Amino acid sequence: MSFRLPADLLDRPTPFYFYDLALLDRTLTALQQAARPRGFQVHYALKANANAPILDLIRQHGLGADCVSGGEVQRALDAGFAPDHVVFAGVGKSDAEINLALAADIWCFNAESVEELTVLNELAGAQNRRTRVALRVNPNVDAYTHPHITTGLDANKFGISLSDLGGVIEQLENLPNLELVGLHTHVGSQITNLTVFEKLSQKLNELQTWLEDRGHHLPHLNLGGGLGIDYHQPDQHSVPDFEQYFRTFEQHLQRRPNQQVHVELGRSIVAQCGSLVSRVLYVKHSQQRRFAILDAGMTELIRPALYGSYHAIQNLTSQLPAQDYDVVGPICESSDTFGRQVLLPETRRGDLLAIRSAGAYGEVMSSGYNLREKAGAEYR
Ligand SMILES: Cc1ncc(COP(=O)(O)O)c(C=O)c1O
Ligand SMILES: N[C@@H](CCCC[NH3+])C(=O)O
Repeated sequence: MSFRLPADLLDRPTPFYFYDLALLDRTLTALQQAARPRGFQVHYALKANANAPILDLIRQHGLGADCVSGGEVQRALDAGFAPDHVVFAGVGKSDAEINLALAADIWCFNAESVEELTVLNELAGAQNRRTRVALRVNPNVDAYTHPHITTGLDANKFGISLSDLGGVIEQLENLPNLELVGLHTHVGSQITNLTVFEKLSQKLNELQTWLEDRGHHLPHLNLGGGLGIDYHQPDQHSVPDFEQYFRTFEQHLQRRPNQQVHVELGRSIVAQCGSLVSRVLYVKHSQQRRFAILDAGMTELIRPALYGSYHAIQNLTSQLPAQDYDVVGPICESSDTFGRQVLLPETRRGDLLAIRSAGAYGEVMSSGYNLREKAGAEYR
């Protein structure tokens, strides 16, 4: 692995997140080079990482913002995203969050139930507005990813089931403050099997034909399902294969003339540019194991504890022969483990370790459990 920390950060207090903005810039360039000529518009999912310098660069590359809370809508607006490039998704939007987004006149609400549409209609009316909605349908397409991050199966809480769609569209006729502009789907995150996007396209083709037979022509489609990244080889695959991703939709989705197609990506844009940098507090030997105990824990990066996720780990300061370690944090939980039997150069107290591919769902999911202070961030 080839990640190197700038020399002036070697003595910085740890733990902290390090973000490589040059890599983010290259990733965004590759993304837009693949998306733009094919006429796809990308909304960045702020839930992956909402730090100001990151949002700034993403906005400069011309992406819109995909938000799932009032806080994210506000953050996107504060970061300079134009309201007509902001969408608000989420299965449980509160009245206060809806009111905030209505007042900002964002582009679109991705609505997930009749119950939500009814409230949205009332709140829009109270503000004397008519607002745009896309219906999030649950396409029942398996994303072949971790069960905790699958979103588009019948068993998941998200979206309107296909069998209910006709009824929901009929009910929209009684909701005069809402304008139906599109369909939204999302099937899961960290998708590496591209046949998932092929199947999603086929489902949408059928759905569009079905809707058109009933007189509904939708100017917008929003295709969710997050492209996965290579957690095992972050340096060999630092920029995801966006060409292949968009080519799959290009080949399989039957787009209507002048129809706008959005995708909403988070992880594939920001994951590889971030590393969690931590110092080794102790190397402890038990009967069976050798533990490298870090000053970062599940409070800074919860993915391994929550999903059993793999993150590559690199010792930045030792060149000694390799040994294996269980790399753990200081939190009072046994799941506070970044990796078991990780091969590292001989590791000692004071060494710096980088936990790689942590730019997405790392810092944003951190917590203050055990009354821990929030880790800082550095950008280069
Ligand atoms: C509705 C929705 N949009 C966008 C995303 C971002 O996905 P990803 O980070 O996988 O690109 C997610 C996460 O799964 C999501 O649930
Ligand atoms: N937080 C998850 C992904 C969930 C994406 C949002 N639906 C992860 O770290 O992989």
